[in-house]
Amino acid sequence: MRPVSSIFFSFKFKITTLVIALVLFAGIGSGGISLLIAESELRQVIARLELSLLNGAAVFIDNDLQNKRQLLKSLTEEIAVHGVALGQVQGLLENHESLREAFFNVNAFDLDGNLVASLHDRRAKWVNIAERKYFQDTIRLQEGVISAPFKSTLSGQPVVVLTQPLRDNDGKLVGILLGAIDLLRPSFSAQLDALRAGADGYLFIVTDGGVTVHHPDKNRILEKSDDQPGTLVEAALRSPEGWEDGILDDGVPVLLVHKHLREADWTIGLSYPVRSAFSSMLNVRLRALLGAAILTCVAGLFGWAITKDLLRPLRRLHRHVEDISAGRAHINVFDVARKDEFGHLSRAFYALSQRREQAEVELHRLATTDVLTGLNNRRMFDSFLPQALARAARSGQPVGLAILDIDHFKAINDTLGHPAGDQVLVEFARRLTGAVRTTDTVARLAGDEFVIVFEQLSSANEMDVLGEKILAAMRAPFSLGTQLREVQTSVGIAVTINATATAEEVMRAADQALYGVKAAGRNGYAVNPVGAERVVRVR
Ligand SMILES: Nc1nc2c(ncn2[C@@H]2O[C@H](COP(=O)(O)OP(=O)(O)OP(=O)(O)O)[C@@H](O)[C@H]2O)c(=O)[nH]1
Repeated sequence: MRPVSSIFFSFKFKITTLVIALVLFAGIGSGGISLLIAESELRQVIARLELSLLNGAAVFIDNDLQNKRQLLKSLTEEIAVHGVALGQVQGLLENHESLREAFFNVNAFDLDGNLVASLHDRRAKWVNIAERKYFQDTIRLQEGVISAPFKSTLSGQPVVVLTQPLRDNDGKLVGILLGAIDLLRPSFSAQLDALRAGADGYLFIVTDGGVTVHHPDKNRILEKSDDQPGTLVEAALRSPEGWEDGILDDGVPVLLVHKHLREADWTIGLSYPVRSAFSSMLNVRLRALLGAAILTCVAGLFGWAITKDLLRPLRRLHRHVEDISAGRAHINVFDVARKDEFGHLSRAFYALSQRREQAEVELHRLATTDVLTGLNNRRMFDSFLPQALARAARSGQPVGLAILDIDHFKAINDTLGHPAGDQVLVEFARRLTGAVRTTDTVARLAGDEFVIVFEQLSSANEMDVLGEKILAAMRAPFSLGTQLREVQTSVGIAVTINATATAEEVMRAADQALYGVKAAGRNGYAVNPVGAERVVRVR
């Protein structure tokens, strides 16, 4: 089993990682951009939805204020037309039931600011509003205004008041009519609370001066809001109508949608926590992320499977190299017909292996061949003789070894020159090879010394015939340039008569035989069976 670490270094792992990385890159790139575009679109859609909700609320309040204002105005017109005196206004108020529904209270004041009539409490006479800004503004402008929110001295409730100038039938200003709206009264606040966005969004209203007119937390009504930069109220009052996200409301990032009212200097705003407002977007993001993760896993698996399949020829190539190294296959397995890169690589291996094989053959030939004569050299002979003896031991056939030494070769060199000596050696080798069978092995040991290993002999007596054959092959004169020269040789022959003879013993026996021939005057042969006490039959 392969160690786990080797998997990380494998080409397959790297390619698969690359595939996954590319898929991720492409997925995150295209998916991310699409998601960003989709999110931006979705953000706009959600914000526009909230804006339309807010517009609805703004229209509701504007209409409500307008209706109330209109109600007061028609009452003041009725007073003017009928020339109702201030003292009779109380009765007139009490006759208009619709006032009770529209207003928390309706009061009439004379030009000094003294209360002259009160819808809910006809005995309340002590109130004077001459110092109030809305009173002064109404007198000065001679038209109705909406006051800033304040705590009513009559009811103790947070209120805003709508005013209308009161005139007699000559059109002369005689006082003001004032309708109070209780900011806590369900008819005003409950409907706004009901219009809130989602579970945790809410509507609020602030005056241009930053005083809260409406808020789900009733304790905040009449509070002057913190209008520090970055706060909700500051953003609602200072930025252009519309929406923006990332505004902090009590530390929570919210989507703020806001709009200035038509009928009053109020801004209505909607605060909606970003997390809830864009929760559908978060869902989309989560699903996209999940989709990308699944896609990456699938791509990874596919990448792995495809890479494994693509790299199969490489594994086969690797197996071939191992088989060839172990001697289980021949380099021919590299000679494939595939047209792809693996085919090119395999054939390149084949060509390389062929060249290496040829070089090895050539190297072996050079290492085992005598350069001058082309015969086997000493090195070849040294490894060959023990193998021949082993073969003979197995077959039970005798092995013969002849050692040959050209007689007086030095004299040939000395008289005819070294090149002529070489010629003699080459011709001697040629005749020797021609004189023996193809199963016999001829080698040149050194100088003018040659050997022949005779195998597959039918009997030891055959060596006599062979010795004679060698001498006979050398009898014809050697042609050296323009002249002919007699060349003779002495041949010492050893023949194995037992299967356990070693190469040294055989060599020694052949040497002894050669010595015997030399001692007997050269140009002859002698046969010496391995293990015999002395050379026999010198011829
Ligand atoms: N031309 C030639 N001469 C060689 C080569 N190798 C060895 N010789 C010479 O062969 C001669 C061998 O001489 P020996 O075998 O010692 O003497 P010999 O004259 O043959 O004497 P006997 O063997 O006793 O008959 C030496 O003179 C070597 O220099 C070779 O490759 N070419």
